[in-house]
Amino acid sequence: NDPEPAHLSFRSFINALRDDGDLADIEAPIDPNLQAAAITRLVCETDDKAPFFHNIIGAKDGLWRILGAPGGIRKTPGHQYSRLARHVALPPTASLHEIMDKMLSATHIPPIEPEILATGPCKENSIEGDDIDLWSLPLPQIHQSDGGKYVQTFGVHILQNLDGSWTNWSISRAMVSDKNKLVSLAANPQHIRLIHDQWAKEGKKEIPWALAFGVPPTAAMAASMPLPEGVSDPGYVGAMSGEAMKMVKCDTNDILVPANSEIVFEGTLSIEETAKEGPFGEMHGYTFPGKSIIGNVHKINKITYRNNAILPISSCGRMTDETHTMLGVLAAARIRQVCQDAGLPIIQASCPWFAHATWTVLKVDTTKLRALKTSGKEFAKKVGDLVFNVKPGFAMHRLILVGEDIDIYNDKDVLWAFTTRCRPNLDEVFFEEVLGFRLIPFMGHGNGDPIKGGKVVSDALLPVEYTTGQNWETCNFKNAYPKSVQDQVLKDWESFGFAKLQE
Ligand SMILES: Cc1cc2c3c(c1C)C(C)(C)C[C@@H](O)N3c1c(nc(O)[nH]c1=O)N2C[C@H](O)[C@H](O)[C@H](O)COP(=O)(O)O
Ligand SMILES: [K+]
Repeated sequence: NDPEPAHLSFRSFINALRDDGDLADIEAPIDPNLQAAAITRLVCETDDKAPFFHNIIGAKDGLWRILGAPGGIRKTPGHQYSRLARHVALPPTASLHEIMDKMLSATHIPPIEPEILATGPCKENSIEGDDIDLWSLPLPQIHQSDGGKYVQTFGVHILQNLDGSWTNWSISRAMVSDKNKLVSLAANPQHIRLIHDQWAKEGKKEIPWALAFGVPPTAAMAASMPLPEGVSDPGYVGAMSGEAMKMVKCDTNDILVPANSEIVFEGTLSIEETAKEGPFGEMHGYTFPGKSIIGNVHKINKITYRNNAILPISSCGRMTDETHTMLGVLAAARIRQVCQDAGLPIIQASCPWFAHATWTVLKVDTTKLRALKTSGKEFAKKVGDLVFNVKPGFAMHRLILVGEDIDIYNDKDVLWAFTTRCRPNLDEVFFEEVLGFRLIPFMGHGNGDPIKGGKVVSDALLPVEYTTGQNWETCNFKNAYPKSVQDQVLKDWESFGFAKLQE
């Protein structure tokens, strides 16, 4: 057991899940080829406990056990987001808004730089150079039609810009392409691509790189979040958790990795060497068999790992997995921040699972909105011009604007507002010149330009909300009856034979 708390140690995090009754310890022998990911996939589709596979067939010398669905949600009322909450030292009852607030909490405070230790648990074992043979490891096959073994679905890529002034952490998929090589997807505008191109412009051939699996959960959350360019993740996470991240230096390069990482791949990201990458069952719920693209090659020079190391995996696809609860939610969090930094009256942002991280819902402070003396068309255009031209908005293709009476973390509320307050076309502003997200099937496999346009701001604020404020009474139990009548109904409810009401 680690001395650090759950948000700063992957093993403590797993123990916290077990204490929450949110972990399934599986001792039965499990095949890393499809079986582990299939169990994880069904966990994601039924909001069940995180599966911890202690007995992976083919595991040897401590490589490896597998934890699935690290960022999944639960069906336990009031505890739906406890797995995410444990990532950021919040109580298991935390709301999505509180989790997003916590992830944004270091936006305008100085970083706390990491503490560099001489060694750490991630150095307990190692494999070097020619002894590295990824094919001999129990590599997970996540989906049957994936183009390869995606060993990397929840590790953190670590790279620095040329002068080392910026350390970037990010999660992006990578599959094994050779005994000591991975090939990854990191397209524009992701920071891996930006840093890669910076080094390429200087004529460099390769970039020092590390991929750390089973990092402190707060680090995994930051890696999944589109922080501003130049903001180093280690310092940001330090500021967020109020203490310096404990790091160690890689043995074969100067990259720093979390000292208690489960597994570390040390090596280089090639500037020129590419390989076929994909297909991969992705966040929108589709695999297009046989369709591969070109990815960047990472060469592994050394692997270091803890005793009985644990490989985290994300079996992504249809809702709900880490590509919705972390990728989507944290992009929405940053979109809220970007709007607020630009002085727009946006008070909350959400990324509803059913939209598979292609929608962001923005709750507007309509009192401030009315002071702007603006129109729906004008405001929607202003929001879209901002959000669709910054990195956090890259993956989002629809923004929905709603007023204060909507709980944007409640799907029924969002759909009620969208379907009844936004007149198709007239209340929508379309954006065809902005960067589009190829991975969404209507883009990459659709009718138009796969990487440009296809975005919209849907204004689900009625005109009256721009001028004098809501002028309707919501026709539901809570708003269409006097309190005295509601109280009487609730008092009699169960005695009349109706089921106990959920809070
Ligand atoms: C949490 C999480 C995030 C991502 C991914 C996954 C998970 C679990 C995979 C399961 C591996 C699926 C894959 O689609 N994936 C992924 C990805 N971004 C990419 O460019 N490429 C990817 O293959 N992100 C999103 C990025 O992590 C965020 O956009 C982050 O903001 C990037 O960091 P930065 O460039 O903003 O610094
Ligand atoms: K990041």
